[in-house]
Amino acid sequence: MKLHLSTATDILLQHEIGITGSKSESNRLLLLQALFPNIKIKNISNSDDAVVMQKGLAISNGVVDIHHAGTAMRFLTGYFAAQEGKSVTLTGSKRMTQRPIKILVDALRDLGADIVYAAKEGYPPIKVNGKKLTENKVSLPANISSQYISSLLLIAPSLENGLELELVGKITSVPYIKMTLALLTEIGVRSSFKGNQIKVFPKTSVDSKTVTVESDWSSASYFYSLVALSKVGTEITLSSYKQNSLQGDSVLVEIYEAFGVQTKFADNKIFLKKTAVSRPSKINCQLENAPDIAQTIAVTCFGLGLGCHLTGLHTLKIKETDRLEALYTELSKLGAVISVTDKDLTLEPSKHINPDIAINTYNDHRMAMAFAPLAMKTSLYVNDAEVVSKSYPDFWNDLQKLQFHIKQV
Ligand SMILES: O=C(O)C1=C[C@@H](OP(=O)(O)O)[C@@H](O)[C@H](O)C1
Ligand SMILES: C=C(OP(=O)(O)O)C(=O)O
Repeated sequence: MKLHLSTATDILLQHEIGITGSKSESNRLLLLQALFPNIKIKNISNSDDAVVMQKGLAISNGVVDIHHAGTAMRFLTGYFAAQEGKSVTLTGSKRMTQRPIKILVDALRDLGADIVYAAKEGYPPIKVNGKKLTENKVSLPANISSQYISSLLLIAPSLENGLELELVGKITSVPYIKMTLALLTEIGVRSSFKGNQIKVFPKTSVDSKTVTVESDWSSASYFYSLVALSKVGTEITLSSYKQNSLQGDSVLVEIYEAFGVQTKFADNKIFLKKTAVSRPSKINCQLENAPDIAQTIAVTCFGLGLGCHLTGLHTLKIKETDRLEALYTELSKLGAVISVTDKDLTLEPSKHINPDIAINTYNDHRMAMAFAPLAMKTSLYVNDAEVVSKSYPDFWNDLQKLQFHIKQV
């Protein structure tokens, strides 16, 4: 599906949008619910990734296709490794078979798991033959993906002696590890995280509990960008957010202040408002703890004509696509002067945006959603726009509520 996006230049957006729960929190809670069935979940994500997670958890034998969902692939690997009597093959999209999983498989094998590579060593598909995991200590590299660590932590309370992890190297995407531990705490599981050591204590059952998932901050980033690119006075309200978020991407609140976006928290909502600010000519951002908002920020800066230097992006090459290459290619088409390495991105300040460019999305939901707010500045096309369903199936409908003109072409 190819979409043409444009907006009336004088629109003053004023609307409330309801985004569903964080896909990261949802997929963690779904796994914990499978281990401890008296957990109830409210405001669960309606993303494809959460849907495939639920389908995967419902299966005992056979093949589970998790499509593009990194969290589902990594979390289900840990889950099935410790499920005695279940045997599943976990597979996914072509891209998923290129996203590494060796660090997690090695760690699980060290704990006693039986996992076999079904195609290429180190990558999905994998056959997981569930068994009782006997060991309770393991060390693993922490600089490639925090999802390997979260996968181990999520099954940790169900292991007879809990789990002790030693994290080797610089720990990446730390807020996601803290999110996992915070959700364990919320259901009554004890843990500690000191330096590079994490300890989780065993738990055989938990008290009945309803956990309400906060809405998704990564999805909120596209509205921050939209407000940043719109006229002073523009307001958008997003429901089901809180000030003390478990999601690292809530750092948007501080980052977007530099672009004139003011955030107010009240009544479980966030109120975004564009205010007049004197902007610096260049923005510097270290995004090691919030990799999923890098694309949004790069496009906001380009739309505002600002230069930026984004660092800590070493994990972007192994996500849904090589996001650094994809940003380089698509922003260049729009007229940006941009350079990327394998861990950072530099954009020069610019004054012109080439109109009616067709943005390729590379099977990456965030490519489609990050570029969409540029329609505030110029009309553009988005190819394969259905990719957004990975995390935010209602994205295009929600943009239409904000008076975006969206036409299928
Ligand atoms: O644990 C999670 O829910 C996630 C962790 C991050 O991945 P990495 O740890 O691989 O950076 C993030 O990019 C991803 O969207 C979701
Ligand atoms: C990287 C992402 O997801 P995952 O790794 O779970 O596929 C994302 O949603 O940006």
